[in-house]
Amino acid sequence: MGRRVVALASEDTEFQIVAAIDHAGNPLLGQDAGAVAGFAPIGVALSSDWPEEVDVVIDFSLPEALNHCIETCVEASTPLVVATTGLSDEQKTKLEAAATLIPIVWAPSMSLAVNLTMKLAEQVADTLGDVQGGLDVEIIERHHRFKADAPSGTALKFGELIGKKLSDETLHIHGREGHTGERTRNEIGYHAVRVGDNPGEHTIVFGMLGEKIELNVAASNRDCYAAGALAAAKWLQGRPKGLYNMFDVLGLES
Ligand SMILES: NC(=O)C1=CN([C@@H]2O[C@H](COP(=O)(O)OP(=O)(O)OC[C@H]3O[C@@H](n4cnc5c(N)ncnc54)[C@H](OP(=O)(O)O)[C@@H]3O)[C@@H](O)[C@H]2O)C=CC1
Ligand SMILES: O=C(O)C1=N[C@H](C(=O)O)C[C@H](O)C1
Repeated sequence: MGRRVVALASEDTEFQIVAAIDHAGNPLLGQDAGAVAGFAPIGVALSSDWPEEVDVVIDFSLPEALNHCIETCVEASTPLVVATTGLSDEQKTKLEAAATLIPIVWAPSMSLAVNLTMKLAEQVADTLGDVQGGLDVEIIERHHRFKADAPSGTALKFGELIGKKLSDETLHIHGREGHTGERTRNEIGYHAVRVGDNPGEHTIVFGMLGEKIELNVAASNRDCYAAGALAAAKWLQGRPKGLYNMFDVLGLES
């Protein structure tokens, strides 16, 4: 994702890339970030050193890299966009605490289409929650074979939003195997598929007795996430401290 963020930001005159950060052990350190991203050099070397002063930081990394990023941004009062998924509860708390000091956009998907589909899913759940015969919700996500976390942060967010509309006692069930018995009415099932270079696809199945609805949202490439993160970075400029999400950035009611 870092490569795509560098690629799109370098084509946007509103951005000046001042740093491209990776960990100290990365073999590409010292190489030009534009060249690493696959095009012309931009005069910024990939580095593990954080710059002194920046207007915004965009984080697509690993949960274990995020703590240092949060601490550095708080120390320098730098607005932060967090796209990394697979965070622990402790890290979510850390992020919330940091947002009392700096403005942060945090979202498991920066994609416009995904965030709009989340709103549609909420609407479906709201409308069908009490449907005659009951509503079964299953979330199937597909991603590339390199993905480190499962299910995706986006799938979990879909489940959280839908669960809130359905009941206070929604159970979140990850996969099924063996003699599972009949499906309970208050569960949401998650299924994580890992195949090839899939840039991300989510299908939300709302099953009833007699009919079903499926919401499907799929990326053709990863630029929807990079573009969303850059939009969030622009939106953060001049914002007061606080924890924001992509619904806020996109003007979709939270
Ligand atoms: N919110 C959204 O819209 C999206 C979120 N994501 C999430 O973003 C994250 C990154 O995804 P992706 O780019 O595919 O993953 P990659 O594994 O390709 O990239 C992660 C990068 O972080 C680097 N890294 C590791 N440790 C550190 C560190 N301590 N400091 C700085 N950088 C470090 C890795 O280096 P090295 O390879 O050398 O370990 C690697 O270059 C994932 O959590 C993914 O789920 C992805 C797409 C969209
Ligand atoms: O790792 C990815 O690729 C993606 N991760 C995010 C997630 O976990 O939801 C967003 C997107 O689906 C791509």
